[in-house]
This record gives sequence, C-alpha cells and structure tokens, in this order.
Amino acid sequence: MYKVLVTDSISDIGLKKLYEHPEFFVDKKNNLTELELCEIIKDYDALIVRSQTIVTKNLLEYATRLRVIARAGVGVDNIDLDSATRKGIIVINAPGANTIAATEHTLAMLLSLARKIPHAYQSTSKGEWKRGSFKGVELYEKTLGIVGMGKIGTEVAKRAKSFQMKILGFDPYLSDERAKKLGITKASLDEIAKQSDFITFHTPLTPETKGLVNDEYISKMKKGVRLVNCARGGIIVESALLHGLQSGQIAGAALDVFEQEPPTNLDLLQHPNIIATPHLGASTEEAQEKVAKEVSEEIISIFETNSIRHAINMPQISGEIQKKMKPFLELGEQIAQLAIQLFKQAPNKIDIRYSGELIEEDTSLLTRTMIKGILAYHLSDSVNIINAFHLLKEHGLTYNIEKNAPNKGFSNYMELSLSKGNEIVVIGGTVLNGYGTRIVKINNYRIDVKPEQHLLYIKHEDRPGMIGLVGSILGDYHINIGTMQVGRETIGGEAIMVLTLDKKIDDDVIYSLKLLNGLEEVDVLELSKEVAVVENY
Ligand SMILES: NC(=O)c1ccc[n+]([C@@H]2O[C@H](COP(=O)([O-])OP(=O)(O)OC[C@H]3O[C@@H](n4cnc5c(N)ncnc54)[C@H](O)[C@@H]3O)[C@@H](O)[C@H]2O)c1
Ligand SMILES: O=C(O)[C@H](O)COP(=O)(O)O
Repeated sequence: MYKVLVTDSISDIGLKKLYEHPEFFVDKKNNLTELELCEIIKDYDALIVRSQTIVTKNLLEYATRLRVIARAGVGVDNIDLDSATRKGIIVINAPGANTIAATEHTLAMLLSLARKIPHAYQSTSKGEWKRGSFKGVELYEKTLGIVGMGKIGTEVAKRAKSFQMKILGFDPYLSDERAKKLGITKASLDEIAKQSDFITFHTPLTPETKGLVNDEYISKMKKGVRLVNCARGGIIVESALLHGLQSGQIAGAALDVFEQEPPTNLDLLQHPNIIATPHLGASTEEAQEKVAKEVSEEIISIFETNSIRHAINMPQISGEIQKKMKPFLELGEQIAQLAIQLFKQAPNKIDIRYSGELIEEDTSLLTRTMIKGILAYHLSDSVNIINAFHLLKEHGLTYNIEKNAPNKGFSNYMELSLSKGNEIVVIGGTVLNGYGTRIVKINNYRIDVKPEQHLLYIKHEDRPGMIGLVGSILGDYHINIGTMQVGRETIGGEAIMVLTLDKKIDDDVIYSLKLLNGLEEVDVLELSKEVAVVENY
C-alpha cells in the first residue's frame, strides 16, 4: 500500500483515482506547520502540494520513504528541488492544467485595472454613487507588452487580440515564425517598456527575472503604463512599483502574486491604484480538478509502471523516443551492471561511447540509466535516475561522453569503460533488430552474449580442454549451461569464457572452478532488470 499525503487544498474530485485505487491510501492534512510535517513525512511515499506547503531541505531529511513530490500546479519554487534531486525524489507538476485559469485571471485583472472595477464596487457597495470617480481607459487599440510567451503568455495574447490590442511579446524562445503565426510583434524588453500601455508578466521566477521590474526598468516605461503580474512575486520589485505609482509614472498595477505571501506591504496594497488578489490565478473549479487529476494519474503510473510524464528534475523525453530507446535502456542497464561487477571497486572515471544510430538519438536518459546502474552497485537503493548525476559529483567521479566513437560494424553500439588508475574494465553492447540486446565486447575480447540473469565470467589460459573441464564441474553440481561464448586475443594466450546459467551458483562451485589449473579468474555476474521509463506526451 502506497501512502499519499495531501497538504494543501486539493480537489477531491481530482484525487478520485487515488482514493479509489486499492494500492493507495490518501491522507489529507491541511495547514500543518513544518515541524508537524517533519514528524509525519517519514510515513509517506508521495506528497501532493500546491504553492502553500514549503518543501524544505530540512523536511526532506525526514522523508525517508518519499519517492514523489507532486505539485498540483505549475510553479515549483516552494520545493527545494536540489535537495529532492539529491535524495532521488521525483518532482512532478501539472503544466498546462491551470493555463486557462491563469490566463482568464490575467484578462480579468487587465479589465479590472482598466475600468477600476474593484474600486467602483467597493464604493458602490458602501451605498455611494460616484460615477465621476471611476473613469477608466479602453483596451481597444492599446499596446500590450507580454513578457514571457509560454503557455499563459500565448493564451493571453490570443485573447487580448480579440480586444484589438497591439501585442508586443518578449521571450528568449519566441521565434519570428511563432510571433508571426500568433499575429504579434516580437520585441525587446526595452521596446516593450517604451511602447506598451499595459505590460503583463508570464515568466517563472529565475535569477534573470527576479527584480526584472526595478526602478531602472520602470523609468524606461511609457508614462501612465499599467502593469499586471499573475506570474510570480519578485518579478516586480514592490518598493520600485510603489515609487512608480507615487510618482505617476505607473497609472496602476494588478497583482495576484507578491514578494512575500501573504503580503505585508500595506503601503503598496492600500495604494489607490493597486488592485490585488490572493494568488487566485489557478483557483477555478476546472483547473483544480485538472491539476489534481493529472498528478493523481501520474503518481499511480510512477508506482505501478515506473513511468514518469512530467518530471521537473529529469530530462523530458517524448513518448516516441522513449519507445525507441527502450531496448537501449535495457542494454545500458545490463552493460552498467556487468561493468561494475567486473570492476569490483568504485571507479573514479566513467567513459561512455555511443556510435552508429545512437549518435542521432537523445541519449540523456540512457546515460543516466548507466550511471545509476554503476553507482547502485555500491550505493544500492539510494541511487535512481533522478539523483544519479548528483551522486556522481558528490562522490568525485568524472565522466565523459563520446558520441561519434568509431562504429564497430554494428548499426548501433555503446561502450562503457570504468577506470581507476591503471585498472580498467570495458563492456560493449549492441541491440540487434528483432533479437534484443547483446554484449559484444569485454575488455579486449570480442564475444556475442545474450545477457541473462545468471552469468559466469572466466578468464583462463587458452589451451585445449578448458571448456570441457569447466562444463564438467558445472555438470557435477547440476548447473545447466544456457549458452557459452569464448573469446581470445591470440592463440595460446589469455582467453575468456562467458556462460549463461539457469540458476545462481554457490560458493563451493566457484571454489571448485578456482582449483582448475590454467584458470585465472572466475566472476559470478548477476543482472537485475529494472529499467525506469520517462514519458512526456
Ligand atoms: N497566479 C497563478 O496562480 C499562476 C497560475 C499558473 C501559473 N503561474 C505562473 O505563471 C508563470 C508562467 O506559467 P506558464 O505555464 O506560462 O509557464 P511556461 O513555462 O509555459 O512559460 C514561461 C515562459 O517564460 C519564458 N521566460 C523565461 N525567462 C524569461 C525571461 N527572462 N524573459 C522573458 N521570458 C522568459 C520562458 O521561455 C517560457 O516561454 C509561471 O511563473 C507560473 O508559475 C501562476
Ligand atoms: O504555479 C502555479 O500553478 C500557480 O501559482 C498556482 O498556485 P496554487 O496552486 O497555489 O494556486
């Protein structure tokens, strides 16, 4: 039974699949203090939050069982991603599920700001009738600057166009073609400042966007500009905004998000030209059902099939690439497990070489899978594809990826070397179309082994009778040999045997084998077969 803790206000309808699933137990506990959370988090496999629960490094120290943190929404700035990644906890979100809600809220703010609706309501609800006090401005034919042309920025642009506004958009990823298709003008931040009557912000809070709207940027704006921020507090410097409002440089601002939430800056909140909402952008029935449903379904698929669609702390790989890469992921896992078992000690350098078709593929997940496979040998369950790179760095290992390594005659080929000083182990493998994975190289030996769970690796002198001797010892112990492959560099020199066996062999068999004259090394190799899948539709 997987235990899921829900700490913010999350839609029960959206959580239905989790409630109804026999393998999951959902606990809803709102308004917990960090201390209370620290006390109980150890009992849970998954945590679902919105923006209110702050998932700190300290909290994660107690989260010994936690595998998934799900953000029922978009922004993950309330989650210590670095600590989660280090601990191998997958962080997922529900991108897109609240886009329309946040878009419509932005439009509502824009119109409210233009027509002073909240102020007019406040006055009218007190019994006043001040028709002259709330004269507004029109959106029609005005210029709207949109900073951040992602999902919400784009939807805002589409809707603002129906008000016949001229739209200027700034986003590092906004191409000329996309701007043209949307019927907007691509602009720089300075052009937006100079030309816009309204500016709305739709970026995440990053080191680049933090404090973007400061005194200097405000001074570049058109006098009487109106600002909307339904993205993240901190993009606008609140003290600079207040100066701008006081000087008249800014005619008004509509804020849904604040530097600190709940906000304490009363001078700003009570300014007559401010309108404010308490972070309501995503607060519609529809969006809340959608975000909760998306994360619930994803939590189920992570625990049931290891399949991840919207991980924040992992590379996102399309379903199509995912499918194509599946046999390579299996091969990568097998190569990593074999290499580290043969290397026996912890390496300080990892070299991965991809050639053939693999040069063209997105191999990020494959690389993670191999690194996970290597580290898991010594670090066991604490390693997964989420924290593999973190642990690599933490343990002082270096790695190198070569993507145009010489092709060994296979249509695809990958090779992993583990080294420390003069010690090195090299394993090469390929995926044969329709026939699955093959190990085709161990150190300098060419072989052709179909990886199985139980393997035996033997290094011996290349002389007559060795194969028979090994075979008869295994026979004596009733161990069936599935396949046997031999490889050698030179006749009469050193040779290897790789055998696949039907069952695990015991120490006494190894002991008997080691007594054979001419036998230099015997290694029992075991392959487990867990390959994580990451999807993104
Ligand atoms: N108020 C709310 O309740 C609410 C609801 C949903 C989303 N949000 C917030 O709205 C913001 C946008 O969400 P989204 O779903 O559209 O995200 P998104 O990822 O689809 O879009 C963000 C865009 O910002 C752009 N960007 C990043 N840095 C930039 C910069 N320096 N200058 C210009 N553009 C930059 C990115 O390229 C991207 O296109 C996020 O901060 C999100 O957390 C708030
Ligand atoms: O990032 C988001 O999804 C929004 O800011 C919404 O946050 P909320 O889920 O706390 O309303």
